[in-house]
Amino acid sequence: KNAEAPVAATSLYERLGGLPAVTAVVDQFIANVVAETMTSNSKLKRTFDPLVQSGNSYRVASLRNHLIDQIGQATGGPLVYKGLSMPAAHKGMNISEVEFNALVAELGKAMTSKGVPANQQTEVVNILAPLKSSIVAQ
Ligand code: HEM
Repeated sequence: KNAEAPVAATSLYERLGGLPAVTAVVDQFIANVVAETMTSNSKLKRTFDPLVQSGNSYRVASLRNHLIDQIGQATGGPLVYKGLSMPAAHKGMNISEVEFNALVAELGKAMTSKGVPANQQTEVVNILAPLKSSIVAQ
């Protein structure tokens, strides 16, 4: 191998562990969100109960698959997000900053429980944080 050849930077997607890791995190995240809606003083019940209680498992599966694609794409993987824009996906929900932060906290817990190192968690959150203004108060 040519010592002068530039080494391609390893994407966050690859460092996370690729599709198996992203899938494991998203599945844990969905489970965490559903569990959070069942706690007292839940911050996510208002927005997620309609989805969870609809009995429409297709909607939950669809959200899961969209999230895998979105995170997979945003972290530099080959996945392509084909869902709604963030304003369209959250239109009419009037999501608050408190609710946004509660959801990101559940993602953090999911990443911790799936063994994602803190520095990579920060990278993921830094990618998602700029979406806040297109999700909150839509
Ligand atoms: C960075 C933060 C977020 C990301 C990346 C995200 C991503 C998504 C995606 C990809 C969808 C599916 C879009 C589609 O069906 O085409 C969605 C839908 C949804 N999101 Fe978010 N979201 C975020 C924040 C939030 C927050 C803070 C809440 C509520 C507290 C929320 C609640 C929902 C709900 C209830 C749905 C609708 C599911 C349905 O009815 O089918 N999201 N989101």
